[in-house]
Amino acid sequence: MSKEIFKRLTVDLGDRSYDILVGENLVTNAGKLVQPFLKQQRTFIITDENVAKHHLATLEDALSFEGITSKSLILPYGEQTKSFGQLEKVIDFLLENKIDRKSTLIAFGGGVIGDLAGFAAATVMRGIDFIQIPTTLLSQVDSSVGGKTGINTSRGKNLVGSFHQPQIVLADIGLLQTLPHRELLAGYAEVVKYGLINNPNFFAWLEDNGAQVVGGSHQIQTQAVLTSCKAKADIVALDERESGARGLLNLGHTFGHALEAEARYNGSLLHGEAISIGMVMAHDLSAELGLCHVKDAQIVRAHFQKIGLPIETSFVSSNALGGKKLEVSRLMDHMSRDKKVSDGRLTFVMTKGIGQAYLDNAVDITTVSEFLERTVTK
Ligand SMILES: NC(=O)c1ccc[n+]([C@@H]2O[C@H](COP(=O)([O-])OP(=O)(O)OC[C@H]3O[C@@H](n4cnc5c(N)ncnc54)[C@H](O)[C@@H]3O)[C@@H](O)[C@H]2O)c1
Ligand SMILES: O=C(O)C(=O)C[C@@H](O)[C@H](O)[C@H](O)COP(=O)(O)O
Ligand SMILES: [Zn+2]
Repeated sequence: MSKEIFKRLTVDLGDRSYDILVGENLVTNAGKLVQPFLKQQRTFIITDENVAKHHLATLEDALSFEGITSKSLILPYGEQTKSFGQLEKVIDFLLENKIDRKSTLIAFGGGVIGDLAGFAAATVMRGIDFIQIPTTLLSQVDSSVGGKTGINTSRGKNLVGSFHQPQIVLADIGLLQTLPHRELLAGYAEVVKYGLINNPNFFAWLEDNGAQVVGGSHQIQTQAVLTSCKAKADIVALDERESGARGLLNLGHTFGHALEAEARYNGSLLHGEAISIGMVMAHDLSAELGLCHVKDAQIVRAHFQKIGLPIETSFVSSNALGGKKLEVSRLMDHMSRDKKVSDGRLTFVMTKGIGQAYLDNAVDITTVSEFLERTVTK
């Protein structure tokens, strides 16, 4: 294997356990790395047009070098690809090419491709194996790990999907070189999330090193991806199907997903941008309710702002709504369909301070609505 440098983490899920490899040149060596997981020498690659342009030939050559055949489907890029229409396209492609239950699907792209292709793998022929080769910072630190797959519907984010764990995750840091800066920043929001959930030391490290994560240092990016994947793997191992602790990974997402739905998934508001704003809101609300110090909420706000991420809902109004104000009733309506709603009650991820997030089902909905009235009309 040429210049193989990677670190290995395991997601410990009994007979569904798998490894995450983090390092350089993993795509160049993908044939050798995935070979042990294939039940036949036939793979199907799902990717998008940007990833295909930069990296698809390298992956296809690497597979072919080991005698593994591959057929590739190149989809449009962007959040709107996580849809029923594109899911049908993926399934048609697989069936037309005579996929069978021993075939393996390779999700080669960011979170959009990972979620969509993972869901196709979960459902076609009642489930086939799949491998994640995440190509964005966001997908390397979050979406490729943990087995949440799915698509958006006209009613909101990720409302159709399933849990389907990959066989292996190859997080090739070198791929991030071609990623646009805005996308790196969006991925960085999910990195910070792990510090804010339960790791204040990691947050402190990011205060010092965050600029290098989004600045392109491979060494610092590798460290950030490893720490993030370890944090996610630990939570997923505790609670694979989100009956409790895994809900913490939703920090900022109840607000963030509602903002994304309002922005209509058209590229004007990226997922990471939405949850940057959402995490600031979660800290502000926690501070308003006296659950955490105002100072902590200010530190979080300042961190995201310094790195260049949006922190105000006015970003959504001006970027996605042509200056029109967000409507609180519409945001509340989206939030009422959050997957953390049970018996009509919404569980929020709140915080007692940096690295002290917790699940709170006692937050009064009127309080949230009043908080939004003040926040989104600013
Ligand atoms: N399943 C989960 O646990 C989970 C976790 C977090 C986020 N998500 C989902 O992930 C999605 C967001 O993922 P994302 O931020 O990776 O977005 P994405 O998949 O849309 O990728 C971002 C953009 O970068 C381009 N791109 C990808 N890799 C590239 C590369 N190496 N070089 C150049 N361009 C590249 C893509 O074409 C796209 O335009 C959202 O739908 C979100 O809901 C899922
Ligand atoms: O893996 C998880 O669990 C997460 O919540 C990770 C989130 O970053 C991610 O955006 C996820 O897709 C949200 O899932 P949802 O169930 O809230 O739609
Ligand atoms: Zn997320």
